[in-house]
Amino acid sequence: MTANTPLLKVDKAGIRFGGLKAVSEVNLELQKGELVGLIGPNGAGKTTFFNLLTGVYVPTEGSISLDGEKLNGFAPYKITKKGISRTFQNIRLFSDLTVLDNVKIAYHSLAKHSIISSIFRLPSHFAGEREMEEKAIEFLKIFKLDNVLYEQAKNLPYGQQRRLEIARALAANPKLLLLDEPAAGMNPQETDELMNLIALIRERFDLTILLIEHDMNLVMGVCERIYVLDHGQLIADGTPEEIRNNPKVIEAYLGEEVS
Ligand SMILES: Nc1ncnc2c1ncn2[C@@H]1O[C@H](COP(=O)(O)OP(=O)(O)OP(=O)(O)O)[C@@H](O)[C@H]1O
Repeated sequence: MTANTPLLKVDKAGIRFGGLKAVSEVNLELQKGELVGLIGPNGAGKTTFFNLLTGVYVPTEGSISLDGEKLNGFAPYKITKKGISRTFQNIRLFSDLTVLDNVKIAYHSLAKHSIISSIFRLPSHFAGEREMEEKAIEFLKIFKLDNVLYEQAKNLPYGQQRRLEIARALAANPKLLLLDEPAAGMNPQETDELMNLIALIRERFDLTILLIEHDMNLVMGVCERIYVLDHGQLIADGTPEEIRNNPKVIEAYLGEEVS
């Protein structure tokens, strides 16, 4: 990797489902540290694109590289290890587990202590476990979830569940965080808090973030650049101002609120 290698490079990537080109010939680059939006009308292919980036689907065309390494064909767990984490449009937490355990599970996937030490419960296992718990609690403080550590995830109010999902994705220590409609179902105050949280975690964790969102205030408010998908194809990319005034984008939304 050279100094100019983008963190993420998507080169003419796409996928077909039978006759449907759900995503087609998408070119997209993210530089390290950027916060970029991905928007588009319903069914434009945004979630499918995230599924390509995370190995849920293997591209039927083009390539996807992280830090210069090609990811095509890697299983989702391997892509997480390489440094891409995500949240989902419909929250996916371990709902019967506590807030703390939801984050510890993500740490476990990266834990250094060995399986042997866990099975035989050697001292190194307990040291690892304790360290992990302390880290998880410290971490949950950032998300203002340290007062509900032992609550089952399913009992949290919706806004807190969303925050926990982001916390869990971040616990895997990603380079690139993909957020799929993080403000869906939130009230305006929760959305405002979420905007601040996204800006904060980007700084604090030295992250690059790609964000799918229908809430245009949020996208335009926090993103430096925006890509627009329509019918599986990129129709525009640019600054929020450029996107807001782009006739193709306005046409694609056909009366949907863009500003
Ligand atoms: N596994 C699949 N098999 C067949 N078609 C699929 C599959 N996954 C997605 N599609 C189709 O691909 C297209 C893009 O869907 P996708 O969910 O990615 O859109 P989206 O932009 O995320 O939409 P929304 O904003 O409504 O969530 C849709 O026509 C969808 O029906």
